[in-house]
Amino acid sequence: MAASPTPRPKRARSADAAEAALPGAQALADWALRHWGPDGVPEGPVAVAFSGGADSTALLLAAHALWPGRVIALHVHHGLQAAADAFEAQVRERCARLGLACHVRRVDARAAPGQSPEDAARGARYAALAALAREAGADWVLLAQHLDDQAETVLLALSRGAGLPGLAAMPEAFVREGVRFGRPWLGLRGQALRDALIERGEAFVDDPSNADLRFTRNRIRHRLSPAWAEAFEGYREALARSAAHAAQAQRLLDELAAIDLAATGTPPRIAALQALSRERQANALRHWLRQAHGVAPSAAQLAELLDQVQACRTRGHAIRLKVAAGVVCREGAQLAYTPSI
Ligand SMILES: Nc1ncnc2c1ncn2[C@@H]1O[C@H](COP(=O)(O)OP(=O)(O)OP(=O)(O)O)[C@@H](O)[C@H]1O
Repeated sequence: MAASPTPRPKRARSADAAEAALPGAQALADWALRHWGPDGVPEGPVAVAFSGGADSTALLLAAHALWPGRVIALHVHHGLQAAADAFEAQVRERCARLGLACHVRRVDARAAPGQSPEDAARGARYAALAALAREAGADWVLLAQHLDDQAETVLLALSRGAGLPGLAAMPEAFVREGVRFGRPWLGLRGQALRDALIERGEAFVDDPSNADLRFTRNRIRHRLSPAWAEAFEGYREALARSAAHAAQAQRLLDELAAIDLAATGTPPRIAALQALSRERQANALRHWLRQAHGVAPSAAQLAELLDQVQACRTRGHAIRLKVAAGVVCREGAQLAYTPSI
C-alpha cells in the first residue's frame, strides 16, 4: 500500500489579497520565499517581535493576513519606563482581539557601567526574544525594522567612525542565541506603514522614548534625516545600497580571514602571521578574536597588537595587550586570549 503523502506546510494566502489589506504583505511574502523557499512557512509557529509600536503592529497584521493560524506574538517588557505596563496591556489586548497567542517576558535592561542604555536594552531584548521563541517552539522571529531604520543605522555607524561590519548595517536574516531572526521590511518606507495603519483606524503605541533627543539615534531621526531627505530625496535607498555593498565586501573579508587562519592555525602562530601583509594580519586577528572570543579590538588596540606581533622576532619576546575585558598574549609560538585579566 502506498504511504500517504507527508502533509505540506500551509501555504501563504495570496500575497496580493493580503497586500490589498495592508502594505508590506507582498514584501513579507517575497522575503519568506527567499528564506523559507516555495513550500511556505516553517513547521512551528511564526513569531513576530511585537512592541506594540506602529511598525511591529503592521508586521503582526501582515503576517496574520498571510499565514492565518500560524502567527504568535512575542513581547518584551523592558521595565525601564512607567509606560511599559501600558504597552504590555495594549499588546495583550491586540493579540486577544486577533486570537493570537502572546508570550511576554520581563527583563532587567539597566545598563552596566560603561554600557549605553540603548545597547543594554537591545541586548536584553534579543536574549528575551530568543528565549521566548525557543519556549514557544518557533524557529524564526520576525522584526519590523524598515528602510528608514536601515538608513539611520548607516548614519549612526558613520557618526561613530565604524568599519565595514558597522557600515553593513542590519542583515535581513541572522542567527542569535540559536534562534533565527528575519527583517522582511528593510526595503520599505516606515511612513507608508504608519499611514496605512492610521488610514485603517488601527491603534498602535507611540513610545515616548523615541522622541528623547538624548539618544543619538533619535537625534539622527529627528534632526539629520529630515535634512538629508530635503537635500537628496532618495537618500534612504542610497544608504541602504551602500550598506549592501559594505556587507558584500565584509563577506569577502571573512572568507579571506578563514583562508589566512587556516594557514596560521587558531590561535594564530606568530611567524605565520608575520608572513601576511599588515592588512591581512589585522583582518585575520579581528576575525579570530570575534569568532573565538566574541570580542572586538578598537582600532588603536589592533594597531598596537600588530606592532607587537611585528616586533616579536626573538624567543624571549613577550606580547601583551588588553582587549575588551581580557588580554592577548604570547604563548610559545602562538598568540592566546585570556577572557578576564
Ligand atoms: N519591547 C519589545 N518587544 C518585542 N519586540 C520588540 C520590542 N521592542 C522592539 N521590538 C522589535 O524590534 C524591532 C526594532 O525595535 P525598535 O526599537 O526600532 O522598534 P520600536 O520603535 O520600539 O517599535 P516598532 O518597530 O514596532 O514601531 C521592532 O520593530 C520590533 O519588531
